[in-house]
Amino acid sequence: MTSAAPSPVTAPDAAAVPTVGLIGWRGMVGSVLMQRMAEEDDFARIRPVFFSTSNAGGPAPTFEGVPGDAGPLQDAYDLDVLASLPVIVTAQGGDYTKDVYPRLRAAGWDGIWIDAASTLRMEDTSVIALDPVNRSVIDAALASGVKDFIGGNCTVSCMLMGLGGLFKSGLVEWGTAMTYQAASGGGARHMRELLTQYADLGGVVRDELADPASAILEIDRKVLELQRGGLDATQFGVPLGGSLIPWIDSDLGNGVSREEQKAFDETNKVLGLRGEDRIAFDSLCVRIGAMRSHSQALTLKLTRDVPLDEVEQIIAEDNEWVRLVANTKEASVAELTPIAATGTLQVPVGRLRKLNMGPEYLSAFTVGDQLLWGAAEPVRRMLMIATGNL
Ligand SMILES: NC(=O)C1=CN([C@@H]2O[C@H](COP(=O)(O)OP(=O)(O)OC[C@H]3O[C@@H](n4cnc5c(N)ncnc54)[C@H](OP(=O)(O)O)[C@@H]3O)[C@@H](O)[C@H]2O)C=CC1
Ligand SMILES: N[C@@H](CC(=O)OP(=O)(O)O)C(=O)O
Repeated sequence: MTSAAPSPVTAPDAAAVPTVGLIGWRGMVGSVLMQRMAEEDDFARIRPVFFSTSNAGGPAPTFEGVPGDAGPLQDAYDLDVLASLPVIVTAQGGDYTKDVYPRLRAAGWDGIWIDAASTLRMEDTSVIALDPVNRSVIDAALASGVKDFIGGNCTVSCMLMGLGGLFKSGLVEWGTAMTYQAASGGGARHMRELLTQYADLGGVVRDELADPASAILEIDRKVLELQRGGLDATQFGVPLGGSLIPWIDSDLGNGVSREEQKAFDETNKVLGLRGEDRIAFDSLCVRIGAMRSHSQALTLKLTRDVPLDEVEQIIAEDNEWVRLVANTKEASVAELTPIAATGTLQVPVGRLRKLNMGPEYLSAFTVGDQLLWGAAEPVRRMLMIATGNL
């Protein structure tokens, strides 16, 4: 404990609402989480205790609805303070989870741990929380004493928010997702790097662009020269601006990226499917130059020939955030893009049509804000469920 002020954990009215430790609140995912909690008035339903790995003793943040007596910042490595809390929410990152979580459990802490990081996702003792899709799995887990609830991989969560209806209806025999993932999946510095690359690329041909008579091949040559030699690509490792990166996360050594492995593992875990019951689902994950919404093109083999209007109805009725987009050029280019989806909780699903391969083969395209449904929102909602508020 680093502060001299009374601990908010032990404040007199702490029993009135559940006390919740918030770690990672100023990071990119954490900031979106705080924003959503303020918007939903969640701070009136819990008593927040803010932690820091770098500024313990500093002032607590003042988000809308946070009580004035919330501070000072607690030390995120102080196991005694952490262990006094019934619920901990962290968006601090996998390294923090790997360090603190096992020591906290080893010390006997049996509170609820809600985490945005992937570290504990595939543990037998955890549930991947995406309640519009798997509320029954979450409720059964809570009833049986499960204590670890982990937000899913952003691509998987956004895909299931869009197409979960078909999966839950048992209509998907197998599926593939070709993804178009935004820079934000790497973190804030990756977003900055992408924009810097775009700025540098524009800058190197500024004069030529200003002259409508300049030769496009000369513009192209100068851009390529910069892409191949002069762009800062410290974060992504290779240039992304004006290009793409056909590999996300680590190399598992068998031709599969870790991001692609998550598509199979996590999709089935969210749906509560195990062993033989698991759906064959695979993907090819690609980073593109979008800012914070992930898109994906899916091919689904249905278990039977379901008429397209029925398919649309099943998708549309699955949850209140999914939004069907008509399979027309006009609607698709306006409503089915990262620009349209970013900053909203809506998950547009479009390009729905039967493929030439046969009436059981369906194509779909979906987009989701990977910081909202892809990261912060499932965690926020899990906190509300765990504290009896949802
Ligand atoms: N980025 C993504 O798209 C997704 C990320 N996740 C997971 O969420 C976790 C957190 O990711 P992300 O939010 O991107 O991580 P960030 O790097 O943005 O934030 C993590 C921590 O870094 C510290 N920090 C240091 N400098 C700064 C700064 N200048 N501004 C803000 N924070 C700073 C903060 O800790 P402190 O205040 O203690 O110093 C903060 O909580 C990761 O485990 C990631 O896997 C999950 C889904 C998607
Ligand atoms: N891997 C994702 C972002 C992410 O953080 O995923 P996960 O939470 O599964 O580690 C991306 O790069 O787009």
